[in-house]
Amino acid sequence: MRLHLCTVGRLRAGPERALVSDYLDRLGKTGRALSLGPVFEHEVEDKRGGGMAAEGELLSRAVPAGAVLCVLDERGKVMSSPDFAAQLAKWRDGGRQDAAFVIGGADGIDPALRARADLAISFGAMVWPHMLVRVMLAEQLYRAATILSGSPYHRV
Ligand SMILES: C[S@@+](CC[C@H](N)C(=O)[O-])C[C@H]1O[C@@H](n2cnc3c(N)ncnc32)[C@H](O)[C@@H]1O
Repeated sequence: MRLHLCTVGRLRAGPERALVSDYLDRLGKTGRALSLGPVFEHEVEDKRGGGMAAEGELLSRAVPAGAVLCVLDERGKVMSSPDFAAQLAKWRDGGRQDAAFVIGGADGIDPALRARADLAISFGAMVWPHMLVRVMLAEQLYRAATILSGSPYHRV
C-alpha cells in the first residue's frame, strides 16, 4: 500500500525537514517487506490567498483516486500506536492500494475535505504547528512499520 503525505507549505531545509526525511527513509526500508510504501510527499501551496477552501481543493487533488483518506485533526480520534499500526494493516490487507494522510495549513482542513475522510486522527487536544505534525506523523508511520515487523523499536 502506497503512503501519501498531503500537506500545506514547503518544508525547507532545517530540523523538521531532517526529521521527516529520516523517519520516511527508515519507513521506506522497514515497510518494504510489509507492503507498506513507498511514501510520497505532496506539498501544496496556494499562492492566490484563497485560504482554507483553496488549500482544500489542492489537497483533494493530491489524494490519489480510491485512496483511504485520513485527516490529521485535533478533534479526531486519539489512537495508541499499536492500534494505528493495526489500522494500517487492515487497510493494506483489505486490498487498498493507497492511503493518504492530510495535514491542514494555518486555518485547518476544509470541512468539505474533512467530511470525506475515512478517519480523523488526533495527536491530542492541543493544536500543533503543521510542520511538527508532519514530523510526528512520519515517526508514527515508521513506528507502525516497526510494530508490524516485530522490531524492538516500540516499547510499552
Ligand atoms: C496549526 S493547525 C490548524 C489549526 C486550526 N485552528 C484548525 O482548526 O484545524 C495545522 C494542522 O495541523 C494538524 N494538527 C494540529 N494539531 C493537531 C493535533 N493535535 N492532532 C492532529 N493534527 C493536528 C491539523 O491537520 C491542522 O489542520
